[in-house]
Amino acid sequence: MAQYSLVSGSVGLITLKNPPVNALGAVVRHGIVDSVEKALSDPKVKSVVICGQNGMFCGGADIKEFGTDMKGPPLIPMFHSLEAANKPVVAAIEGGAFGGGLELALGCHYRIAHSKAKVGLPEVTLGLLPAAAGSQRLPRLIGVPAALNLITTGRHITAAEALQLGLVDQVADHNTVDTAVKFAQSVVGKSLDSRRISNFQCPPVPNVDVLFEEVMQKIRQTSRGAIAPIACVQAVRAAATLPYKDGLQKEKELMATLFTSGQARSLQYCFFAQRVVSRWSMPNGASWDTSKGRPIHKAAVIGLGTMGRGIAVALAQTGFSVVAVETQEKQFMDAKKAVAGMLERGAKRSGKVAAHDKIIYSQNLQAIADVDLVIEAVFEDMALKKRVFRQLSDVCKPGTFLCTNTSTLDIDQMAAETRQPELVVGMHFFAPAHVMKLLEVVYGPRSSPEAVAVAMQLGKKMGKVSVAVGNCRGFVGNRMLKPYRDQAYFLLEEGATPELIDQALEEFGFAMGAFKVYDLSGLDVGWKVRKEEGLVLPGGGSGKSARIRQGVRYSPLGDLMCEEGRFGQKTGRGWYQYDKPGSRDAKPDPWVHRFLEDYRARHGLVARRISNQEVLERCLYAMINEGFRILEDGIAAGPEDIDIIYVFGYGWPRHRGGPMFYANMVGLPIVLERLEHFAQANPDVPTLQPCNLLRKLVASGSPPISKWREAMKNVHSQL
Ligand SMILES: CCCCCCCCCCCCCC(=O)CC(=O)SCCNC(=O)CCNC(=O)[C@H](O)C(C)(C)COP(=O)(O)OP(=O)(O)OC[C@H]1O[C@@H](n2cnc3c(N)ncnc32)[C@H](O)[C@@H]1OP(=O)(O)O
Ligand SMILES: NC(=O)C1=CN([C@@H]2O[C@H](COP(=O)(O)OP(=O)(O)OC[C@H]3O[C@@H](n4cnc5c(N)ncnc54)[C@H](O)[C@@H]3O)[C@@H](O)[C@H]2O)C=CC1
Repeated sequence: MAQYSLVSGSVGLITLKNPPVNALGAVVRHGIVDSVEKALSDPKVKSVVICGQNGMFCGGADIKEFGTDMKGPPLIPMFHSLEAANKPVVAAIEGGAFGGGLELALGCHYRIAHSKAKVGLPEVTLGLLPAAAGSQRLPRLIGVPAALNLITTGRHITAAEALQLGLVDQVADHNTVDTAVKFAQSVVGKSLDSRRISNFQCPPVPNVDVLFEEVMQKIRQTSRGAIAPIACVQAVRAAATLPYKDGLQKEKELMATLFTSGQARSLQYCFFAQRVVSRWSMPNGASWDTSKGRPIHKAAVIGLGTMGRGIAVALAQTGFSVVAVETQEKQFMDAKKAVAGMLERGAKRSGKVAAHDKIIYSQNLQAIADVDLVIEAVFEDMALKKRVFRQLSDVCKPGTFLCTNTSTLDIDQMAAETRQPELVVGMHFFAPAHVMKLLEVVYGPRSSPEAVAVAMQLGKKMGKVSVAVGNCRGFVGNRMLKPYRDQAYFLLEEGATPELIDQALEEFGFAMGAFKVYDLSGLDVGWKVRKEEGLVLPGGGSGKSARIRQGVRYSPLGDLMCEEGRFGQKTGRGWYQYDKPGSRDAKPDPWVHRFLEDYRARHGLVARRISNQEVLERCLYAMINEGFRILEDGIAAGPEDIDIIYVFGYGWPRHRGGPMFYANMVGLPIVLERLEHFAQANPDVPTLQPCNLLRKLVASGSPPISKWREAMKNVHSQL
């Protein structure tokens, strides 16, 4: 609702009330229309102030209404009537004004923001554009380049930046509403003509065509197939080149396309999924609202290789005291230098002081005796990890949380080496750990809810999107990656090239195709793991068994590449060629094409034409099938957990919502039918056999993804 009151004898105060963010749902919109009418028709009222309750101006349109019939007053005429009012209207912005909330403020004659408030037009992140005239008013107020930046990125800016841009008129350090009321009184009687933004001419831009062409090109390169950023540019172009009324019409047309697009649905799903996963639960019923964490002041990182360095930086930048331990002399010296550089670069970007003094380096485990939490990041070797966990348990004070950054290994085996196994959890960061947003928090059968709560809260403090998952080989993300990668290799055997597969995946929207990722992370990493698993045979093996391991189809292609010393970017040669070792510019390599032809000839394989569609279906449906298995096994609590892991950790295009949401969009019966087809053609690939949960969901009428958790409960009880 919106509450109306008369304050200071002459100011009509309209307070938006719709907790938690005062979103502009139908009831609020009705309330605003009624309140404005009251204020404008009351002769005692000389000016109007609009604010939000509980220190929050307005979080924008109510996103939950988007899938409904959206009854209630529309926003655009409401904002026009505010702007047209013959009494000054002032927005008092506390907390934040986002999307429709900022568009409401742009309809007012003046804007006053609290110094800690933030404002922005984040519609693009929801697959939309600011279609309550925001795309037309903002460029008229702050100029085209600044508006383009805000609208195409959706970034939230501080009150100080908003003031500098001319987006707000004044910044208040305290009591914004009182300040706004006094301000509203002070401007009574002043002409409002110059305050109605829709009447403004857009500040002229030299070479407007060139500017828009450049911006559009950049957006096309970076948006990975997302349509909203492009529509945002088109809308701002309309503001820059057309009269307001025509621009508004263009805004409406563009919005109509976006609003009904699958991309908007996917992005809005991601918005809510991110919030759903923060309300974690464990199969034993423990959950975020019943489990308390404990404050962490000092943490240790063990092993300062690729991951340990990033984790130490991320902890220090968050303000924790860190003891960083590395046993090998050279690594110790290299790590100190590398961490210092990372801190310096981070400080330069953020404008903060580099947190060098937060980190103490040591080569001795005794230095961590008084820490509250440890994150182990030594080599991926169970025997070593067990030894380290025994030592940690001996050295650390009782009650210290012991976490491992393992990417695949069994948390429970490490916990078994300690005196307090309930305090052991996985904290699986992604490389580079100080940059990547995802954190998988892995609970073993003995991990306590308190330990999970601590890891989840720590992740949140570090700015990570944390997802709690169960303990199995590869957890959620890496477990699902295996069938995807297997299919990519099988497709090479059947006639594809790395370029063809990568192009299909990149056109779909992945940041990088499977083979570019291999080259980036190093082909030798997987080779080492496969050797340990006994899968690697010299020369890839021969005869019939060469492409079978442990009874299932296996491609030795990756092993053969490693035998050639082709480890990817680091050696300048991998699935692509690079100008020099370490270079990132991947070029197709005729050697690889010949290598594949020889391999096929050796194994009697006849290359066939492979379509992009087949690449996507084989790679993605195999991955999705594993996702259903993960749900069936209770490793992830719901599809949202899997989707958020893929969007934030594996470069899955956000505008496609994550693998499970994508399956829901494609249609579960189609996914099932294609998997059945591929499974029949590849009986030696068990990961293509549709899993029970998928079959049961289809048999029960393919409920929408929002109903899967409920449906899963029934399926679980029958399995
Ligand atoms: C034929 C078709 C014709 C088509 C024509 C259609 C025309 C339609 C015209 C519509 C024009 C509308 C234009 C417009 O106004 C567009 C918008 O405004 S879109 C919304 C833009 N706003 C945002 O993107 C802000 C989203 N929110 C946030 O970023 C954060 O929540 C915020 C920074 C505000 C606060 O962060 P924090 O304190 O961390 O809280 P949480 O994020 O955890 O949120 C708390 C709680 O609130 C829920 N929530 C937040 N914002 C909204 C919202 N805008 N609507 C609904 N609900 C919201 C959030 O989900 C949390 O609740 P949970 O229960 O935990 O999920
Ligand atoms: N590299 C990656 O992309 C990712 C790796 N991980 C996991 O993180 C862990 C570490 O991986 P990386 O950083 O890549 O390995 P790395 O090989 O770069 O670094 C490991 C470091 O641990 C040190 N070390 C070994 N034993 C030690 C001990 N007893 N005490 C102190 N230091 C010791 C080594 O000297 C080395 O510097 C592994 O479990 C890995 O699976 C997780 C996510 C991503």
